[in-house]
Amino acid sequence: MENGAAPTAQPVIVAIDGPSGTGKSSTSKAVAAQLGLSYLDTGAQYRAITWWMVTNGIDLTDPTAIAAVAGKPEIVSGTDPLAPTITVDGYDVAGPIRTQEVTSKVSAVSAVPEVRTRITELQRSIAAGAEGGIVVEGRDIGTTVLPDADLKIFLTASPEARAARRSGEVKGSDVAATREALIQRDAADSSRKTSPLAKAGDAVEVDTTELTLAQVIECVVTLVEEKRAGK
Ligand SMILES: Nc1ncnc2c1ncn2[C@@H]1O[C@H](COP(=O)(O)OP(=O)(O)O)[C@@H](O)[C@H]1O
Ligand SMILES: Nc1ccn([C@@H]2O[C@H](COP(=O)(O)OP(=O)(O)O)[C@@H](O)[C@H]2O)c(=O)n1
Repeated sequence: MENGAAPTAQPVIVAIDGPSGTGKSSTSKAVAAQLGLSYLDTGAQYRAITWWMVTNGIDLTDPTAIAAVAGKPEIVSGTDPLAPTITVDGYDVAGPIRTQEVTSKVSAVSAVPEVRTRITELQRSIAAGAEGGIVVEGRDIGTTVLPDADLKIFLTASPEARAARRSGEVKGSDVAATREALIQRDAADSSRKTSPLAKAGDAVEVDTTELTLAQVIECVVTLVEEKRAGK
């Protein structure tokens, strides 16, 4: 190394996939913040396009109607892990995309190939533009969006743990109903034809059922550091 300068860390691309409530968002944000990487929540993008379709009265039982307008909304994601943002046509939708209505409809929209093509292009261009590296979380990042990612993680947890975590976020919510809704959404996301929720062959699987969030974060940070060190 010339001048004895410290080696600059190579930009690293980390893909974190898994079903709902496994800790993807919390882990990805913390890992990105700790390692100085950008962060992209791809679920928020599918939620944003779904919010736009609901708001514009699109018939979400009709894949042809969804496909016909898939290119219309302009979705912009801010990738600072300490303050991620999401807008649709300039409107801040961070709150509206988390409603029960959007959550119950997002799988129907995300299954439409034209929607996936559009959002996948957006995701690839954001990842390519993240000069210092990025953590991208979703369902098909390791398999389809970024198959050449430097590190792929697939998070899992029991349906009971996932439902308890999710209902812990919403005051007065029913764990059994949350569990059923999660299982249904996983089934829809895993069985769709175009880039379903799946573990990439070269992903490291981490079962988070018995782990604290801090333990999961530490595990992923260690895996990234080992990758960077060429181990
Ligand atoms: N290992 C864990 N143990 C306990 N709670 C967790 C764990 N990982 C995440 N959580 C909590 O579970 C909820 C869902 O986590 P989140 O990161 O949003 O999951 P996902 O993005 O996979 O849906 C959040 O309230 C989060 O704080
Ligand atoms: N890469 C991705 C990310 C999300 N999605 C879709 O977007 C939905 C919402 O994703 P999310 O990550 O916000 O869901 P939660 O795990 O936060 O509940 C999923 O149920 C999928 O239908 C997808 O199809 N592909």
